[in-house]
Amino acid sequence: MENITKMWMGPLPADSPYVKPFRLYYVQNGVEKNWDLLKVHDSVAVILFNTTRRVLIFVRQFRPAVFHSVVTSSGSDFGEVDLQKFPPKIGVTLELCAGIVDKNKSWSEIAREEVLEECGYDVAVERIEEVMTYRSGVGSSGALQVLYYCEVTDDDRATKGGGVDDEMIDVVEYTIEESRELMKQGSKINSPPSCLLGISWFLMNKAPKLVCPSKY
Ligand SMILES: O=c1ccn([C@@H]2O[C@H](COP(=O)(O)OP(=O)(O)O[C@H]3O[C@H](CO)[C@@H](O)[C@H](O)[C@H]3O)[C@@H](O)[C@H]2O)c(=O)[nH]1
Repeated sequence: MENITKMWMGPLPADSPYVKPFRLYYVQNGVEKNWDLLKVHDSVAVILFNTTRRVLIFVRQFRPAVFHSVVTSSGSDFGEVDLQKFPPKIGVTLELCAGIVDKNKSWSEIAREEVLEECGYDVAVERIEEVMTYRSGVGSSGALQVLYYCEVTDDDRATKGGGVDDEMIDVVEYTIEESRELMKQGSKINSPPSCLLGISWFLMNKAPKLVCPSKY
């Protein structure tokens, strides 16, 4: 899926549409301080549960930042990265369906579009319920993320998903038990906290009613 054949680094162009680095200065308790920041887009993420087959829907994709982190954490010089020694699959993540808020549309509409583009399910925006809003980062960006929950059926499947343009995204399904396994103590997984939060929220708030509906 990742099919990476070459990789190199370059300076960040000042007009990057995704990341704007800067230094913020402030005075706290009479002391001047500063903090190096990244302005990045806010985002949405969607916990998707297919009720026909009782599986959670995730996406897998190659994440350059994760690949870079794995290589440099091993002490290797990224400038000379050897793709034989570091196969690109080490940069593949498991995530919730998600997307950046870079359009002048409601956040739930952006979530609806991501569900269709990435996962192939065509659902009305009213079926996407808001779960919570939090900061996706607090050290370098402080960006907001809104988490949603949506139940889909096989009948809602309009396409195979996989993303738009040249995005390469795999749609994968986990049963409730397989999802619970991901959360076990000691788990080491290439997933952002939003994905793990989404699974926890689902297991806590939705799974009990699905596993034993008569109790509720
Ligand atoms: O430097 C960049 C950054 C992004 N893109 C493209 O921009 C789009 C952005 O993708 P989108 O699906 O909108 O967002 P994600 O990159 O999937 O990231 C979201 O999903 C993650 C969770 O899985 C969250 O951690 C992030 O905060 C959230 O923005 C994609 O086409 C990327 O290929 C680039 O081409 N170059």
